[in-house]
Amino acid sequence: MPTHPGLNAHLTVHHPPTFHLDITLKATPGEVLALLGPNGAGKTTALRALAGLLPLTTGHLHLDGHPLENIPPESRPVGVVFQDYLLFPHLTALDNIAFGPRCQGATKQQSRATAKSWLTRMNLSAHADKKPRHLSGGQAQRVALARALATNPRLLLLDEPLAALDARTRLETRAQLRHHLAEFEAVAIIVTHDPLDAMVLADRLVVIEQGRTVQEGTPTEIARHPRTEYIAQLVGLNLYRGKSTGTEVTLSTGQKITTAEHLTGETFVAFPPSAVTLHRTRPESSSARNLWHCEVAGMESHGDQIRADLKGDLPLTADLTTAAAAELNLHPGTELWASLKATQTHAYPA
Ligand SMILES: Nc1ncnc2c1ncn2[C@@H]1O[C@H](COP(=O)(O)OP(=O)(O)OP(=O)(O)O)[C@@H](O)[C@H]1O
Repeated sequence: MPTHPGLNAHLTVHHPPTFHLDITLKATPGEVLALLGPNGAGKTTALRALAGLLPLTTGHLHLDGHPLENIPPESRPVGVVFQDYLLFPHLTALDNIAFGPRCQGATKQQSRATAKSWLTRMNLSAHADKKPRHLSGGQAQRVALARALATNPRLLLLDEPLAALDARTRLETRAQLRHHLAEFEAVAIIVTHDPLDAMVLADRLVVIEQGRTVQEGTPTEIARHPRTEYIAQLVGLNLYRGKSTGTEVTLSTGQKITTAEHLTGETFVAFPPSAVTLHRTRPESSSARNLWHCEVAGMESHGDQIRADLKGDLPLTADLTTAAAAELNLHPGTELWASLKATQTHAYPA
């Protein structure tokens, strides 16, 4: 057992002219971390730095107590599953998986035996002799995962592991990947911009925006207490920041939101779009403590729900059924009143 098991990294990478990545990543063996962030946040840069494909500008990268900075990528105990899998096209599934152990010095026979056992674990035995072009997307993904795992990595990196799959295969492959990650004993890091992949697959999320970590925590913590607009949108919440006195939060625009929690000082207030009730005329007898005048800026349908983007006193999104939207005769430009009960808000210190 190493004295400092797991990952301990401070990664800084400068991409001229203006991009700086500066993040700290720590994870214990068995932990699955998701690096989540919008396009251009620096996720791929972080992954490439961890794999050794990109040098650190400064910082450190320790795995199980050993510095990796000066170790070339092929000699690092790191397995990578690339977004497009990068399987060797001329090799069979079995030989793709056997390649890693063979490079590590195992005999041809040993490497093939290791590959066979991975094919069995991945439920791919029937496809051992197929070349990558004859595999389905989900099968290719599992071969790529097996190829990375067959080298016994101490750090497994997955770059958008489900992005290349269609919706149906994705669901099934996500469940299988979750199962394999649960069995994996070392550190796994998934890079994704899909919040669902991150929430389902990871124990802990590290959210990156513009090269910096903006929030870190379990999926539940992040979903309950988003701290940036990007994260709030990911988890489908309206989010505001302001100053609390008691149960009233005053935003920088002067708007006020009444909450149920009593707080003092800088505060976030979040509420789900489904908590908002829309009215065509100002409700006279509503028990809701919050009432805002607004106008429909845009509409989008989500299954049998309509999500309305509202501008006005307070920019917000509201969900309503298609029937309710028809009854209110909603269309861009419609003027409305939006009400919200204080008990439907969630306030927490900023
Ligand atoms: N080789 C490079 N040279 C210069 N700039 C780069 C290089 N690679 C990436 N960048 C810049 O660094 C920033 C971060 O890019 P990166 O690909 O790491 O983001 P990302 O979070 O993975 O985004 P995406 O989700 O779009 O893949 C971007 O502004 C990008 O333009």
